[in-house]
Amino acid sequence: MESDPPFQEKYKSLFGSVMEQMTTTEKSARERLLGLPAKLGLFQVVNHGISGEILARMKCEQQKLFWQPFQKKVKEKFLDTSTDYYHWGNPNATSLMQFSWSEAFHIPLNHVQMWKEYNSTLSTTVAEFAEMVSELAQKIAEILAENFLGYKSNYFARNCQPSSCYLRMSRYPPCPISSDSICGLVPHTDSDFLTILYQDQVGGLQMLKDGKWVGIKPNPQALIINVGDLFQAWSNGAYKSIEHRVVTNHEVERFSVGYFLCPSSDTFIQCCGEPALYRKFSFREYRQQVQEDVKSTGNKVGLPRFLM
Ligand SMILES: O=C(O)CCC(=O)C(=O)O
Ligand SMILES: [Fe+2]
Repeated sequence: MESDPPFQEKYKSLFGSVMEQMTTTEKSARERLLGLPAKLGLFQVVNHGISGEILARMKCEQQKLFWQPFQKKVKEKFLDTSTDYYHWGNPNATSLMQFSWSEAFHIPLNHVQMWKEYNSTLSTTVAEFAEMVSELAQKIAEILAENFLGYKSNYFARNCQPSSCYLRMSRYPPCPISSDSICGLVPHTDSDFLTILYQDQVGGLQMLKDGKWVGIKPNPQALIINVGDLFQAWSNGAYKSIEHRVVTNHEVERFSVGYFLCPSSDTFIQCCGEPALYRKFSFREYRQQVQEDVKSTGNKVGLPRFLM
């Protein structure tokens, strides 16, 4: 299909490159964290208040967007002229283990007010969806925080304005290669406080539980809540940012949309509790470190870099 990125070419160029190993520092940090008593890090919610109608409209807009010619997706700005961007595969991949058979639009939500005025069904639908999901994300963050602290906290309302959050719309085209050798989305944790994800009925999302990959069964009524790295640090490891991935599908394309609850760049993330597992860091510093690692090695290291 001419809307598909050149996955096959990229796949061939990466095929045969050396398989990389996890570094020893990463390994030992992971082992240390595995011993922690953790609260649930990935779960589904129903009765969330986001109507089936808006979810269906989002999917429809997503299909229209992704089914456009590849070159148009690369070149054109669909929502505004500066910040949203399209990407596919993984531009920094040097081996197949780092390559994702998917494409995505990354949409920062700092212009939602402006989109409401635009005369396109894409911008108005995205704006409407973003507003509803922002509210839900705040509520869930508050509940998780209160559950952990034992009292209410306004930390999330203060630091995570909708304008510092973003959406990611993803499409996973059918993949002719065996799912043993390629992922739809490579294993990762999310670099935010929490993610709200809506997946279609195709399936393929998996989480790592006790060392095994477990599928998250699609449920049209449910949204998936995924605790991110920042919540893990803030809760001093009580909530766990779960590693997850998407496996490929031979026949059918898959769509998902995620809302990423993020603080402003200057927000400091400090462990609540003693002894602190991680040193205090700003979200800017965290993001920069993640980007630097991904750029130089193709892999995200994430929280282990900030261990005390
Ligand atoms: O598409 C999915 O189900 C997962 C997407 C995801 O994990 C992400 O965008 O970070
Ligand atoms: Fe994710």
